[in-house]
Amino acid sequence: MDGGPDTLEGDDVAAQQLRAEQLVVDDVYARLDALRTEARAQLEQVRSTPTGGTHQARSERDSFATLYADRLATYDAVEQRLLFGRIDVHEGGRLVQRYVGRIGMSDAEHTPVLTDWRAPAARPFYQATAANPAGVVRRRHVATRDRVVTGVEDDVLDVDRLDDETRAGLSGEGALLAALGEHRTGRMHDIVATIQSEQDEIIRSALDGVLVVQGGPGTGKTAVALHRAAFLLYAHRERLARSGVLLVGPSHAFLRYIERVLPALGETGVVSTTMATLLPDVVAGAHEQPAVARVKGRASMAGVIARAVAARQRVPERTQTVRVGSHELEIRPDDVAAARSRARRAHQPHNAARTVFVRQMLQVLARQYAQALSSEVSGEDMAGIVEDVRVERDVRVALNLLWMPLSPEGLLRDLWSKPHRLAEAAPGMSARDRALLARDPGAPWTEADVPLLDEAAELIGERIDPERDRAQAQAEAQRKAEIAYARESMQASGAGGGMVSAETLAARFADTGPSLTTAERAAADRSWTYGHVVVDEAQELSPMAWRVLLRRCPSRSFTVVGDTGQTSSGAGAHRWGDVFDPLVRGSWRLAELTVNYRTPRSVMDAASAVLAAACRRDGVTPPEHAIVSARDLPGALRVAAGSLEQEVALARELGGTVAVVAPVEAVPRLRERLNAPGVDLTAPLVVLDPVESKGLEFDAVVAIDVGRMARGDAYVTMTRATRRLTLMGDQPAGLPVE
Ligand SMILES: Nc1ncnc2c1ncn2[C@@H]1O[C@H](COP(=O)(O)OP(=O)(O)OP(=O)(O)O)[C@@H](O)[C@H]1O
Repeated sequence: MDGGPDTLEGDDVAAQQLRAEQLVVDDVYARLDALRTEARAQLEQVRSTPTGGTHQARSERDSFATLYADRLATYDAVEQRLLFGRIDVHEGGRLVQRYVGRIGMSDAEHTPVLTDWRAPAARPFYQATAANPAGVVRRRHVATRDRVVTGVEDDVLDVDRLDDETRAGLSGEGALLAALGEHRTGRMHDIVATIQSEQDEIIRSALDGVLVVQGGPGTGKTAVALHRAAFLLYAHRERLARSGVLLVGPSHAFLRYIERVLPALGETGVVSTTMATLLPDVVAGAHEQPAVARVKGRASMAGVIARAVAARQRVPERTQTVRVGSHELEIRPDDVAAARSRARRAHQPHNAARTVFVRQMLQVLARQYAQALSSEVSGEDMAGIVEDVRVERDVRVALNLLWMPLSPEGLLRDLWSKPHRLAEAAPGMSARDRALLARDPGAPWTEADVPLLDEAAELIGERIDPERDRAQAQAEAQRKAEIAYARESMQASGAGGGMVSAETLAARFADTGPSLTTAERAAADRSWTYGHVVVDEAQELSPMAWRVLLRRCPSRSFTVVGDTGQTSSGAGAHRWGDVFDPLVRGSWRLAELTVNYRTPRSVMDAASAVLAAACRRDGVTPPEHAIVSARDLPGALRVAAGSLEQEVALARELGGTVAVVAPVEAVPRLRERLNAPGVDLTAPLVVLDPVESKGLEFDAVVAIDVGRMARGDAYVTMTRATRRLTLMGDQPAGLPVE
């Protein structure tokens, strides 16, 4: 059939299709340019308005400047692959063509020309299948580069309803396979053009409640979590833009790896962090032994912290005396117990309740002092006497020892460095576990300390600083007034349905303080509560870490993605029910992803076999669901024949990125040997330990001594490659024999 008339005809049809789509793409970009010009002109006009006038006039001007600047930023962010799909769908008795893109746009006459991928009307683009076409006759993927149509790919969903002309114009082998075959760059890309139907279900799932997404390696959990964040911000902007969305990832390298995805989807209102950096003032960079992390992560540690705080609210065994002037006053156990009960009844955090305790004790002591002075005391005199007692150093020291002002860091440092403190707070803990927790008072914090510091901060409350409290109250009142004003002016002008909220505007342009977005303010504030929280690699989080995150989102609106087969933290989860039943029984739901879009089939099958063997060895149940790979490549799994240098050179011949993954203790030596320092994912070669490689992917991976790795680490290491996995050194048990 080489070069026959049929082929020529096919080529002509394909060229015709490209030309037809190019006309549509030209129109859509022309509209984008017009909107850009309009926004730029509006921005210039606002900026050229004189800057004088009242504070409110300035605030209004700045609000609009931000609005237009944000619009411009969005238009710039969607420049590449603005339009990527089309559906031909039967609606109301006729066949409608609808184009799908990164944002929605209408022409000057308000006729829609492009449907936002998140809008309900775009849903059939992702959901329609041959078994359930939902009126869609054809789905077309339109590939573009720099505004030029480079290809069209068709899925026919309802062949019977296809007319002859359309049938002749069908083309394409599959946009998904083309996307999967691309070289990796060290940065994650959005998958907006090729979201699969099981993924789309999750992305558009309801906002409320805890949605847990379990999926094997490469099933798109990270991609789905990020697209869901963008979808939720689109569908629930009013609710979420004000409170923000928190994204928790496993490492900074991972956050850098994904950082371009949300802006490319037009979203900037997301705070991304790791558990180690969640607290604004705490640097938790030290490594923790898994056995220690396991103890620190137990839910029972909440009780330990609570007892440690309560132990700082003491009742003395015997009466003590304090000297005020020339008189001795008594601090009696009964009086202290009564003052403590009263302070505890106030249900305030420790530092705030301390004020109640001290006030009560001062009254008791002042009455004794008045009696000692044996004078008749009027109400006014009494205030003076309380003051006389309060300023006495002896009294201050004695009351401090009974109800010490605390800081979370001080409390935890004492617990770890003073065995009697830990014994007092953790009477039920074994001596072995207590010994595991012991360390020097100057030791740096670890990630496992963060939830405990947060728990302590919750019970202790703010540090005592009256000056700062006054300043904060003033700033808050000012901010509220500005938000109210920004909201009014946005409503009056009909603006603000899009990218910014009144709060964002008010905060950025407040005369006092720095210009901060909602996301920036949220990140700097420990007590901020978010509208939604997304957690990736969620299997690694301990019960104590979950308590922290639940506090960050009282509405309990979560997207949690992870794989219990990949757990490597000592405190992590092996069953989702173990995590969420105790915390949110009845209000969590499970969704599953089953297709691996990263790892070639032969490699995935080998990784699954190794995981199953390791589960048998460790006496745990292997994962129930087999993961199916979307594609395979010949020679994807290789057992090394040459030296490390030779194997790395071979891997590099594939093009794209290469990672050497090895047990943590071998990493420094290998980095030196291969001259690949640091974790720069855009470098052609990186050396990582299994935990650092979590969530990442590379064209080729050279895995060293997988046989010596823990179960989860081995599985993670074996599933990072998109093209080839080379195994060197100790081989894992369970590898299928060739
Ligand atoms: N629908 C899709 N279209 C194109 N590419 C996809 C799709 N779904 C996932 N991918 C690609 O598959 C790869 C794996 O996705 P992702 O990292 O989100 O998986 P994961 O489940 O988080 O993996 P892991 O748990 O192993 O870290 C990425 O390169 C992603 O872009």
